[in-house]
Amino acid sequence: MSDRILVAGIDTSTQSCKVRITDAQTGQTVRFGSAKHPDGTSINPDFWWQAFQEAAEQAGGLDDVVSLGVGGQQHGMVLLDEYGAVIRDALLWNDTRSAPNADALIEALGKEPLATDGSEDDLDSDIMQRGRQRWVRAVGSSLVASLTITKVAWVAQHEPEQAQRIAAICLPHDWLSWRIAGHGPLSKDATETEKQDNLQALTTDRSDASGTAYFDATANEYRYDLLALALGVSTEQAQQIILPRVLEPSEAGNNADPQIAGKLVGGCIIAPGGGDNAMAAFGLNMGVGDVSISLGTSGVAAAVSPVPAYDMTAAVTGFADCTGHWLPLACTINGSRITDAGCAALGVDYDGLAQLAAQSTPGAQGITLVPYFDGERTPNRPHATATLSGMTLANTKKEHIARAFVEGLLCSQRDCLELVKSLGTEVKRVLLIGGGAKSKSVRALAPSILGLDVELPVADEYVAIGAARQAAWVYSGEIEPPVWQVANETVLTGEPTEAVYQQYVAARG
Ligand SMILES: Nc1ncnc2c1ncn2[C@@H]1O[C@H](COP(=O)(O)OP(=O)(O)O)[C@@H](O)[C@H]1O
Ligand SMILES: O=C(CO)[C@@H](O)[C@H](O)COP(=O)(O)O
Repeated sequence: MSDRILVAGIDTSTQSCKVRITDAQTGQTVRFGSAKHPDGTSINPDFWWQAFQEAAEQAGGLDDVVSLGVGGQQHGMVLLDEYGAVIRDALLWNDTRSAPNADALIEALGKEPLATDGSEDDLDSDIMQRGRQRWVRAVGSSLVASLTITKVAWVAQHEPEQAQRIAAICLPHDWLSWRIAGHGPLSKDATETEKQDNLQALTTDRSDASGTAYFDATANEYRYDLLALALGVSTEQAQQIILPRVLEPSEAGNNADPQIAGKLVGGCIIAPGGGDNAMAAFGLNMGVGDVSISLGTSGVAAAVSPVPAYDMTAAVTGFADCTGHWLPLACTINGSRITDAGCAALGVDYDGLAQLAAQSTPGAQGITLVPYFDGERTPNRPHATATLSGMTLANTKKEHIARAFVEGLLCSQRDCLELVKSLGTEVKRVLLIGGGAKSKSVRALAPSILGLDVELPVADEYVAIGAARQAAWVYSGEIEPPVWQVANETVLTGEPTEAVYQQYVAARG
């Protein structure tokens, strides 16, 4: 029997659940499992539970892990009733139905009179712009449909009878951690104390809480007044709703239910977990000057910042990271699925798409894809669809269309990178991660379109690694997290092709 200490990192992401059993000392994978989530932007959380169990089983079970952490897709709204039962399907980060609610909440803050003490003299005179700026000051981010508070407002407006049943609100990683701790829906004969204890056991962390827009990560406190605004109730009424306790970066949460994880003496500690982008940054051991570009379902450019980022233009969200710092990021709703759509349209696999794209030239002979297939968040165009423009009889060929798909994906990420840079963020290194980083065509064109050399960490699950590293940290009780090596597969280089990005900028407007 091995005497090494094992921890588990779990990534409950948009498309799947991944379980990485990890050597706590080295960070190396010991066992791994993954299972798919259903498609869609409104999902019953029970599917996440099923996928977690399947992935854990595939990874050989969790009996021998001493600690685990859960990273997850951010912002998804999970509503629980007083018994801890899910009230309705969770609305995910990429569900855009709450765009009008985002605008209404922006307008509500924008309409409030200016402070008379001069503290708001720098705000814009336009009501919407002033509203955005007030949200940025209050919670670090202005509102787009992705953020949880807008989804809560949507339920209050469209499903008031469901809204009245809300006893607790949590996020995907909070909910899964809580289920692993053995909590969940209680029977109808549960006592008041049992019901309260069940919901009070919910925990979260700063990084994920900062994506709700009802948590101020600088003051480290929930803004019940803003939650009340979304629900259309008084602050006192909103305070009746249980929000997960925000754990410190290396604070131990609940213990896992031994039926689910941890059969060794002492059981299995559940670490705080976090939002997937913060967990990936932690898994990559990112520091100031590092920017990750993550190509999952979403496309994200994220940078570590030692100070809060307040983007008064409202384009970059000022989330927290999972170490006590900040993680300003720009995120697109359309990420790697852009290449999936290209493959489907052209009837090829990923390598086939890469081969075709390589036969074309920079700028795809004038064809440009603006890839807002599922609406978009950066820029904020929730009702947009994708457009392919610049097609002539001469250039309408498979290779140029393939190239336009890859260029469209990368140019949308260049937009995100430019926004993060516009905050004055120092960029010393760019790291490419996520499922889309496996794509040969993305690898081939990334440095030219981003205009920078791009480091490619060895293909691995960095959200799960971050969650495992946090679990090892919590278990160790040390002040500093363990140091795990992050190896690069290669550094991608290429001549900048600025004209490709300019062609894209002209097309997206
Ligand atoms: N071999 C591959 N080549 C190119 N792209 C890939 C490959 N494998 C996976 N992908 C891309 O990765 C995406 C999933 O990435 P992932 O980071 O797991 O997403 P999420 O974290 O949002 O669930 C898929 O949509 C697909 O586009
Ligand atoms: O909404 C955001 C970040 O603000 C997304 O990054 C989600 O967190 C989903 O992540 P993936 O499943 O695409 O990794």
